[in-house]
Amino acid sequence: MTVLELRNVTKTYGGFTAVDGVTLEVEQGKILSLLGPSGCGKTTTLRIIAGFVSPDAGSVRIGGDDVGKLKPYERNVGLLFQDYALFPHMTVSQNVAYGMRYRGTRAAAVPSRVEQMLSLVQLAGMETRYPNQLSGGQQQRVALARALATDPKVVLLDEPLSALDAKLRLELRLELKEILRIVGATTIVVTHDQEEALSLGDEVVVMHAGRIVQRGTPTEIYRTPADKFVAEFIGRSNWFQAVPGGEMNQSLNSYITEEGFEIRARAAQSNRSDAALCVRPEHIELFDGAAPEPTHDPEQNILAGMVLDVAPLGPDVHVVVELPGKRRLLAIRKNVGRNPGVVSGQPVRAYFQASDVLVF
Ligand SMILES: Nc1ncnc2c1ncn2[C@@H]1O[C@H](COP(=O)(O)OP(=O)(O)OP(=O)(O)O)[C@@H](O)[C@H]1O
Repeated sequence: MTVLELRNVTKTYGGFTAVDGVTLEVEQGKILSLLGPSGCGKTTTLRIIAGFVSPDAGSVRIGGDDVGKLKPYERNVGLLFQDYALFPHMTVSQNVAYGMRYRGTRAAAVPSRVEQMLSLVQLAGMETRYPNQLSGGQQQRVALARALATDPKVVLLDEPLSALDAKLRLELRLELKEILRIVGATTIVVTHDQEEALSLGDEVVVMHAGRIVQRGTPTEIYRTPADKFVAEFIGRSNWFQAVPGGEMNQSLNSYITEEGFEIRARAAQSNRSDAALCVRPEHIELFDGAAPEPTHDPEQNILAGMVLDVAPLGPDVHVVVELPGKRRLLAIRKNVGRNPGVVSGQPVRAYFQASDVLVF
């Protein structure tokens, strides 16, 4: 069942279009991440749903009803916004109870609901504290409890974890996901943090210049990006500018890069005279460049170079390979075993499959 529906929503400021014909549906109980670079219109979209910004055109429906004429507090949405802080003069309990006053919750039902919410966010026992007596993470949990207390049809989260340090952010991310699942909240979360968007969302919507450029599961967005923008924006990649060098057999195509390398891609031949080839660093395998070269598999690309840098970054090792023409290639391998054959200054061969080359 569709709970939230945006149809052709547009918002301009002066001559600038911040949100450009956004159409979006969110199903009951699903978490949708809105992801995109700064200024792409994420927050404006969220504010339009919440009722803080009125669109120039288009409609917003919540639970099937057009909410265009309703005030924010009449919309049955739960908000956790960056700048929507706790009330400093109210206790934890009062903060959580705040929204219920406007939503017609019976006064007698409020204390038990507050208790239920605080136990959900693991803050039972902190009812009488004031926000300045809480850590940043605890404050965000209270804000989440406040957002969920009215049992809203839609929950809107804008950069909910951005104020926290990296470790806490990760912990709270898992907790947030679990809590949203427990209450079955239909949620839109706005973040500019890719990892957060990909880990929280059942689906991810990528925005660029006010428009939706792709919607898909986190895996679809990463593995089959709709265009060059999405491929560049999500994850790391190595890019080659190339011209088609001919079809080898059905859907195995050869390209010649501007540096003169031949790269084969198992993808539809680009009609354009120039193509952008993308290879994710985790798809590149590295082998000792001094060892004899094995028989060449037509599905495999091999580029020979020198290891320029080896950086062990916790679970991963980032290896920069310098190819002829000073062209650099990033390969990421797991930080396990002894990583034979990868030593700075030594010759190396980089392998990647034709099926792992994306063509735009
Ligand atoms: N009240 C306003 N007046 C004029 N321009 C605005 C206003 N609000 C937003 N904009 C502009 O609209 C564009 C989209 O802003 P928005 O806040 O939605 O982006 P965002 O994707 O959330 O970015 P960020 O990740 O930086 O928060 C930006 O270029 C912004 O400057």
